[in-house]
Amino acid sequence: MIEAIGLTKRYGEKAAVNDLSFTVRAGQVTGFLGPNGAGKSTTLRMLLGLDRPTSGTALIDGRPYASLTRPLHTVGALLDASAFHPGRSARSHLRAIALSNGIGAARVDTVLDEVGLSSVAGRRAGGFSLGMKQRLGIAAALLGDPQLLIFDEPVNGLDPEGVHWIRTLMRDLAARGRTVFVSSHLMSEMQYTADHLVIVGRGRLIADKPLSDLIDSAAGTHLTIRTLPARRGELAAALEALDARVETRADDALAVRGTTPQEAGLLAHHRGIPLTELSIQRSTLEDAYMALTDDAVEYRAKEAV
Ligand SMILES: Nc1ncnc2c1ncn2[C@@H]1O[C@H](COP(=O)(O)OP(=O)(O)OP(=O)(O)O)[C@@H](O)[C@H]1O
Repeated sequence: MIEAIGLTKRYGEKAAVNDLSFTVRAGQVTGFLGPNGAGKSTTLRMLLGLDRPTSGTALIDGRPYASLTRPLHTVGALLDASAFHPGRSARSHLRAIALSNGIGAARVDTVLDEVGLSSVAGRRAGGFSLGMKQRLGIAAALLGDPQLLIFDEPVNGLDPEGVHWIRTLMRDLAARGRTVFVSSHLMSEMQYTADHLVIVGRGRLIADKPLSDLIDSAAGTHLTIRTLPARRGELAAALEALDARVETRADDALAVRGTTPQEAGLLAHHRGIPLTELSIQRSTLEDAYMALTDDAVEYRAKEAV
């Protein structure tokens, strides 16, 4: 389990992270989302003991990172994919980390294989493509076979094959009961990977909920209901009597908010009103995210007038 409790980080007057509290649970992928500058990297750095909170607490398995006895066996992290000596080979880079953490050389070959770098393990890592560097960073995170994994923007700059690979890896890790916490500024990316989302804006918590709840609660989600023209007014009035909000669209369908398909379907059935369509129009995740983070975007290109 990963926990932030009232986590705050100030740089002078500016609060990069402001009283942030959330919990990341095992067996699922939790996306950590927010616009650029929202405080995601700063939060991850505090969780990993690389930055000291101004106030509040960051816990890994109930303890501050600094007090973990075998950190690499507890939590693996990918923060900066180019954090290695460019002259070293992938294998010697991983062996150095393994050695200083009491991990055997055989494990290095296992993780190289797991991330698909076995065939280039002897090559200078400085000459690696961005995708290969990301894989090497992930191999380092997996070395200690940790229960918790933290990835900061792991798909940035990757080609579609690399993106697909990382998504699959994260889903597999979660399916094996691991805790996976992954940051991104792209909602569209998280919709394929995350089960749960922690969303931040300007250093503050905006939402902490399952992905499906987030879509369902988005303002754009509504029912489209069609009936015979002669019964439309009666159906609209009956739905309104249930406190649903009903609009008649230009194509004569009813756009209905504030009720469920079950409720609307049963109501029509009890009144003997035939329905020719009853469907849910879900807002996209992108819509939900944009609506939530609208006020929280710090640096935005001026809209064209
Ligand atoms: N060392 C620092 N000194 C001063 N300000 C900083 C420092 N590190 C981060 N900040 C500021 O804190 C805020 C949060 O930055 P952070 O990098 O955590 O955001 P982020 O959500 O990870 O953004 P991105 O998606 O762009 O990586 C930003 O406004 C940033 O300029």
